[in-house]
Amino acid sequence: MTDSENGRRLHAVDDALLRRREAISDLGDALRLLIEHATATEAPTEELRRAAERIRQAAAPLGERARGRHEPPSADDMRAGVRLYNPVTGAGSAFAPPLEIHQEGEITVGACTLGLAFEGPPSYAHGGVSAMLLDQMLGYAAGASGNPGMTVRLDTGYRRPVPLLTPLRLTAEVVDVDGRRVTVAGSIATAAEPGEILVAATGVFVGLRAEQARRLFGAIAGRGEESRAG
Ligand SMILES: CCCCCCCC(=O)SCCNC(=O)CCNC(=O)[C@H](O)C(C)(C)COP(=O)(O)OP(=O)(O)OC[C@H]1O[C@@H](n2cnc3c(N)ncnc32)[C@H](O)[C@@H]1OP(=O)(O)O
Repeated sequence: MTDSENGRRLHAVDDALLRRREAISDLGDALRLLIEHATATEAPTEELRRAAERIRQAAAPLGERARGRHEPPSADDMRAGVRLYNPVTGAGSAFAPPLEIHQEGEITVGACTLGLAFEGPPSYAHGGVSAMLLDQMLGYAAGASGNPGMTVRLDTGYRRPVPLLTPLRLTAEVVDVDGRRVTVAGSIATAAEPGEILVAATGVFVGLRAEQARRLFGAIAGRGEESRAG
């Protein structure tokens, strides 16, 4: 194959991957809309039954070619951190708010708005949802500092309830690196009042030894290589 043929082939693969990622995000948007409407709806009972039937019909073809637990999504790129179905940040996840995260110098900054599907106390977020957002934020900050690891501890202090349907601002910052152990602190506030901390968390993340990474993720890493090569 000539260089230009090879270049065209790689380009076509990239285009196909980009189109697939766009389609996954589009499906994610539709599913999140569905969940939000299904949570908020006061439509007549018969409409709920009709909707359930139509949703089962729409789901069936998606289940015909499904991956297993150890098979990464073909559109993901683990090494580049592209995880389309991450339950917190994934554009393709029906469940994710999704939380948008970026780095501002040493500080990790996140933004999202939680819909009614995330309700715990009436009109406020479920405490487990706040912990989930913070776990992701703190883990991202650990990785961004060059010290990726798994959560071994997450201490969460709930100072004020987190309002639903309100833009939120989250922050996280590494406070200590001690060998394989990284300590990260973070918080949730509203975007309108970023100084008023609603939930504060401190997490400890532990970097995996090579042998641990192989034991926990070896099967998945192998399959990722195969699917990229193929
Ligand atoms: C961008 C991506 C963001 C992702 C964010 C989301 C991250 C996650 O949610 S990860 C999923 C949840 N976490 C898990 O499932 C992890 C489960 N835990 C484990 O598998 C193991 O604990 C593992 C493999 C991480 C570490 O095991 P192991 O190497 O045996 O740990 P161990 O030797 O006991 O401890 C290592 C160090 O951490 C410390 N440590 C361990 N547990 C804790 C704890 N609960 N609190 C404080 N320190 C701890 C130890 O004291 C030790 O420190 P030192 O080296 O100074 O003595």
